[in-house]
Amino acid sequence: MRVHVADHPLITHKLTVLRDKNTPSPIFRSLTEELVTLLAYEATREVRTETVEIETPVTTTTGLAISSPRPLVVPILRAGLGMLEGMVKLLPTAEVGFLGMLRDEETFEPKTYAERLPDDLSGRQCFVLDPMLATGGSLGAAIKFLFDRGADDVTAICLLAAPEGVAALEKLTEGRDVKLVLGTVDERLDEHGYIVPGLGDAGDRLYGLV
Ligand SMILES: O=P(O)(O)OC[C@H]1O[C@H](OP(=O)(O)OP(=O)(O)O)[C@H](O)[C@@H]1O
Ligand SMILES: O=c1cc[nH]c(=O)[nH]1
Ligand SMILES: [Mg+2]
Repeated sequence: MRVHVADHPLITHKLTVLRDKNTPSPIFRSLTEELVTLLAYEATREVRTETVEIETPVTTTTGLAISSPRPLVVPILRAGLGMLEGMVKLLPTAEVGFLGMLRDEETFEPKTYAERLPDDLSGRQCFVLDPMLATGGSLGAAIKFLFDRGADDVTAICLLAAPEGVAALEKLTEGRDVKLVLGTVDERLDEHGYIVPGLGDAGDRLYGLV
């Protein structure tokens, strides 16, 4: 697994506002979208392209177009949904698959309650979105889902990660081509499996309590 930690002042600034418990949902949502746009720049560095010929008003030239098969963007519901719009703005030809996962807050095991993905992902570049990588259970299960459908090129984008979650994913993805793009890596997990200092429950901060 290749890990890229952005650690850029604009990203740190926006994360600081996200972390603040007084930041209300509408601002939290727009910052999440802005952050994914910044992280997607690195995450899409190896997006597959093909050479195309075009005519400018002046002459004929060659450029690049995103090639087929189209990339697949997979937000992990709920919280990953907050990153979807920012991502597809940058990758407008992408298709979107959905995974709904809820972490059991006692065992930290993720339960998959919704799945809408193509059956065959061989040859597809996949971009998984989830703002929080805590124990790594949810993202690990999502990546395994994609591997099981034949994906071999997976990039995950998370805003915040715990070192424990990064280590768990390293183990799970050994020998596979997985790229992990992170806004930052926090200190640790607490006894409830929450990222410290973190930002609390991203799903609740985006969409309210359920
Ligand atoms: O790395 P893990 O220990 O698996 O924890 C991280 C997961 O927990 C959160 O989702 P949650 O289960 O709270 O669902 P939600 O998005 O509906 O709030 C978060 O968005 C991740 O999916
Ligand atoms: O810190 C955490 C851990 C799991 N899920 C979240 O939303 N936040
Ligand atoms: Mg949640």
